[in-house]
Amino acid sequence: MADQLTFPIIDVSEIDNPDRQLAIAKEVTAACQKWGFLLIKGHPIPSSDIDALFSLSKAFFDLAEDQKEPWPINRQSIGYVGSLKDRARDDKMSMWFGGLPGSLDDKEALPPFWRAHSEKVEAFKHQCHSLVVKLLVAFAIAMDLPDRNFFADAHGEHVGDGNSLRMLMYPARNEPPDTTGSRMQPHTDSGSVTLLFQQAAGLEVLGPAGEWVKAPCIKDCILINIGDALSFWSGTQLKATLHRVTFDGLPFNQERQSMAYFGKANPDTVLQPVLPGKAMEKYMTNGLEVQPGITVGELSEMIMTSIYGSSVSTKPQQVAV
Ligand SMILES: O=C(O)CCC(=O)C(=O)O
Ligand SMILES: [Fe+2]
Repeated sequence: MADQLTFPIIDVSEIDNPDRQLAIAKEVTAACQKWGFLLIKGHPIPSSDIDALFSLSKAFFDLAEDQKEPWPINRQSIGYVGSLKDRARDDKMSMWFGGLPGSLDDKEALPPFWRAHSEKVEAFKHQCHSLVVKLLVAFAIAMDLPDRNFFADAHGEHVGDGNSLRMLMYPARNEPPDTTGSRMQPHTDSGSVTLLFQQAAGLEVLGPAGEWVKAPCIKDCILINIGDALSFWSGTQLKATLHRVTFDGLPFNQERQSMAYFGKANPDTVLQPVLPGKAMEKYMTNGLEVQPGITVGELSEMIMTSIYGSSVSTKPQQVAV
């Protein structure tokens, strides 16, 4: 058994084996209770698919800005956000692939580079969704909920606004950018489960002892973390943990690529916390208190409004920190 301050790394290769399922579900859930983060190995997404997308992502981000900037992130969370161009002026670039399956057929929304690759991206999102569902089943099993599909059933892939894949590039520079900014501001994710694919270390996670801890980057492992909606819904049994990328953890002259898949519950899902037996403390996110009975759609609207203000028309659906 790992000691309390060792970053959890869990082998999930036998998660579908009925003899091993409960034990693995408990390990994964315990890590999400303590850390809100873990690395999984033995997952079902082929490394060749991950590598292929990382290569495409690198080729895209290396293009001149005029091949990317004319396709800014839209209401469906499809499009590009350039470096130093987001609210926090972070030195990172993002390419978002949001929306329901099939939404990437709208080629106009995509920078031309991606138009020949949209099926590959859709297929990857589908694999990510299946893995998120497996994890959601594991949480319900470990929490001994009467229905093991309790969380999973609220995550229909073809319902609501869809789920987002975000490709990220933290560029290497010859000199530090002339801002006091960061690489990525500390934040929690807003949805249910995030799968994070990393090509290099650099992400820091607020560990259980209240100290920033460097998340390990291990070949063929996926980093998993819990978002606010599922944390609240689980009665805070599962933690939504702050994470960030800084210039100390990732110096200006080092490049880093990552990809985050944000698994969200369907917007009409009512978040009535599954209470672990004791009264739940106030749940705060982005300085806002979340009240039981809120829907996933209302929660994400509330978070987006606190971040972007009240002009709904220009806000993407996903928190674009
Ligand atoms: O690049 C990373 O490792 C972090 C990405 C992240 O936290 C996010 O996109 O929400
Ligand atoms: Fe995040």
